[in-house]
Amino acid sequence: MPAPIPVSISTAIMAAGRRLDQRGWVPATAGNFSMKLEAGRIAVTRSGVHKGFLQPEHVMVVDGEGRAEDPALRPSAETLLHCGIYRRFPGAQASLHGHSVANTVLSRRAGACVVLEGYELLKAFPGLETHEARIELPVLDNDQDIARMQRELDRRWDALERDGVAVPPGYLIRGHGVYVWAGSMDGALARLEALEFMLECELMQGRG
Ligand SMILES: CSCCC(=O)C(=O)COP(=O)(O)O
Ligand SMILES: [Zn+2]
Repeated sequence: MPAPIPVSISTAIMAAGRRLDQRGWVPATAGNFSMKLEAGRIAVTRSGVHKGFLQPEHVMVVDGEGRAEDPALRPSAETLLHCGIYRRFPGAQASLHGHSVANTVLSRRAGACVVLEGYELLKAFPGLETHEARIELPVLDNDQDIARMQRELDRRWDALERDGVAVPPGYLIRGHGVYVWAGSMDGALARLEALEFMLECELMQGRG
């Protein structure tokens, strides 16, 4: 009998859903969230539910390959992207995906990345201690084949690492949304808010 999801984890995921919903970042049934559990297990939101009204039963468990512990439950359609984050970044404990207007519009306009520079809020990202910094947020083409999209993302991350560039803890999917992650749910929320703030600034300035 697998261990139940700790209440602290489902509570954090439900609270994240309410917070993103208040911001208008999870319209309809958009968005998905996850947190790492013990032994490679992952708590993730179920597919097709409104993320602003999550209940404990809307959070389920998958393994590192995205396989549901309870085969009667359908995990997020984008579960493999959460698995890809935890596989690559051992320090990641929480991962958030939202569909804001800013991330959707800017990712549609962008090339291979969105550049953010000169913002005080860049300091919300690891290793950046001054506004005189720059991040290049990868933009991936959207793909309904999530495994293929994750493979492309791994190629992009590999290339950054080969070039000695620190991989930013987030990326955009064109016309779709954003993923961010951190070592805690609070950390992931802070990064998402900082990122969305900067993307909104770019949008208002007519850039991107
Ligand atoms: C109506 S949103 C389309 C699917 C999506 O992009 C998303 O974020 C939500 O999918 P899920 O399966 O996690 O509910
Ligand atoms: Zn999505």
